[in-house]
Order: sequence, then structure tokens, then C-alpha cells
Amino acid sequence: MAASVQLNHVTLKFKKFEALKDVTLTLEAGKIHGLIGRNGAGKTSLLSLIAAFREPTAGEVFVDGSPVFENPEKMEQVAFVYDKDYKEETEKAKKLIALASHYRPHFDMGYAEQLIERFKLPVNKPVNKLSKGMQSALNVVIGLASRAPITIFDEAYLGMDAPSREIFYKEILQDQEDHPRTFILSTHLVSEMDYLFDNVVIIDQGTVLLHEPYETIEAHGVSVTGAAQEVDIFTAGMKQLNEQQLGGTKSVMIYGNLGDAKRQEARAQGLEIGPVSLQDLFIHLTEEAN
Ligand SMILES: Nc1ncnc2c1ncn2[C@@H]1O[C@H](COP(=O)(O)OP(=O)(O)OP(=O)(O)O)[C@@H](O)[C@H]1O
Repeated sequence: MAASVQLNHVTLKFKKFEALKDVTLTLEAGKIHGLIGRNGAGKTSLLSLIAAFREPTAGEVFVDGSPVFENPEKMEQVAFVYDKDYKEETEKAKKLIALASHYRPHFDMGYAEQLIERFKLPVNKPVNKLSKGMQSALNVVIGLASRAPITIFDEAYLGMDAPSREIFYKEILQDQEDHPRTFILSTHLVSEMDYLFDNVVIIDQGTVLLHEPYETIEAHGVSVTGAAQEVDIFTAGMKQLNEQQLGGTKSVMIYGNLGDAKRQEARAQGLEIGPVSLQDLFIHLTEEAN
């Protein structure tokens, strides 16, 4: 089961400070949405509104067309996994998982057990005695096994080592195939996680800078690679996002699409044209906006 999310002219204020400014956004059901933004951009604020942890100052948030705030039927469809403070949590991990299974109508305990096994989660330990990475794995187990129609992971990987993160990513993709839902993944590990995204939302200073399918990101730019001198001549006057050089070989990221004629010209000069990465685009767009 998957549900859609709509934000309609949503503003969130903390006293006079506007953390979100008149945001209108639709997140399609059944897709994996990547939410990226600089520190303090407003990602957690946005996600906490979708999970109905807060009420917008203005505007409204809808889940499958109904307002989510103070709407228990819609709220139980949203699982919000974030970096919880477990310092005072003396219950065992397995108790927390059992509790989650009671208030999540789509919770799959069999799947939770498989995940516990995969992450080697010591479920008989009190949660405040688990390592940081293990606490994150516990959150991930609860979020994945909830099978909530909208499952949000807000920087859920904190403290998880690379092999555990890899398991997490594989599980998202596998479970999405078997039991499609709407995932929203907020992350700073853009280059590590971008392949998971169907759609990308870049948020900056409380506004949406970009919202589009991942596959169209590459239309925003190209990389030009080849002999340093040739690359410099070819890219002169173009807007550069980034450049790297190794010996005599240089790779320059260009913002904007090259026409067919320019692409042919590059090839004729022995230059290689490749796609721009989401990470480079993100850095460029947020630098420019600031
Ligand atoms: N409870 C609060 N009271 C006052 N200001 C807040 C509160 N929560 C968030 N803010 C402010 O709102 C802005 C957005 O914060 P938010 O946590 O949504 O950013 P973020 O994109 O999730 O950042 P990060 O990547 O650093 O986690 C920041 O300027 C932050 O200081």
C-alpha cells in the first residue's frame, strides 16, 4: 500500500523565523523520494509536518487527499523514522519492536525478524546500551517492517557503518518491489544514496529549489573529460560546476545541456561526455541560491 502527500502553500514559523515558506509540493504514491538540502534548509521541519508531529502555521498537508494533522486514520499511515535520543530508554530492543507492531497496522513481524538477523541486532539488550549504529539499525528495522504507506527516514543511517547502510539500501529496493509504498529519504549522503531515488526534492532556506524525476537530473548538465588543454578550450565560457584533474586528464562539470552539435564536436575532439551527478547539481544550485 502506498499513499500520496500534498503540501498546499505550507508555511512553518518558529516565532518570527520561517523554517518553511509557502511550500507547495506533491509526492507521488509508490515512489522513492530523495529529500536533500543544506544544514538547516528545512528538511526535518517538512517531514515533521507530513508525519503530523506539528501543525503548519499556514497551509495544509494532505495524505491521500485528506488533511493529516489530528487525523488518526491518516497519521497511522505515516511512519517517521528519525535519530531518536535513546539515552533514557531502558526497555529491550525487542520490546520496542513489539510495541511498534501494535500501533502500525501493516507491521510485518516475520520481516522484522529477518531484518534483525540481517543487521545482527542484539534485541535482548536495553536500547540505551546499544551502540549508536545499532540504535539506528533498530530504527531502520521498525521503519522497514512497519510497511507504512508513507515511510519516512530522516537521516536514518547515522552511526551505521558502510556494510549496514548497504543492507539498508538493498532492503529498501527489494521491499519496494515486493510491497510498494511511498518512501521519503532525507540524506546528506547524496552520492551514496542517489541511485535509490525515483524523484528528487532539493530544499533550500525553506523553499523547494528543484523537484523532478531522478532520470531528468542529467539534463541539467554534463561532464567533459579528456586532455586538459582540449577540455579547457572546449569549456571556455561555459558555466562550470566542478573540475578534477589527474595528470594530463581533466574532467569539468558544466551546468546546462549541450546541443547535439556541441556533443558531436566534443566527440570529434576525442572528449568524453558524461552525465552530471546529483551531488554536483545540488552543490551548485544551493551555492547559487545562497
Ligand atoms: N524547534 C525549533 N525552534 C526554533 N527553530 C527551529 C526549531 N526547529 C528547527 N528550527 C529552525 O528551522 C530551520 C530548519 O531546521 P530543520 O531541522 O528543518 O533543518 P534540516 O534541513 O533538517 O537541517 P539538518 O540537515 O541540519 O538536520 C533551522 O534554521 C532551524 O534552526
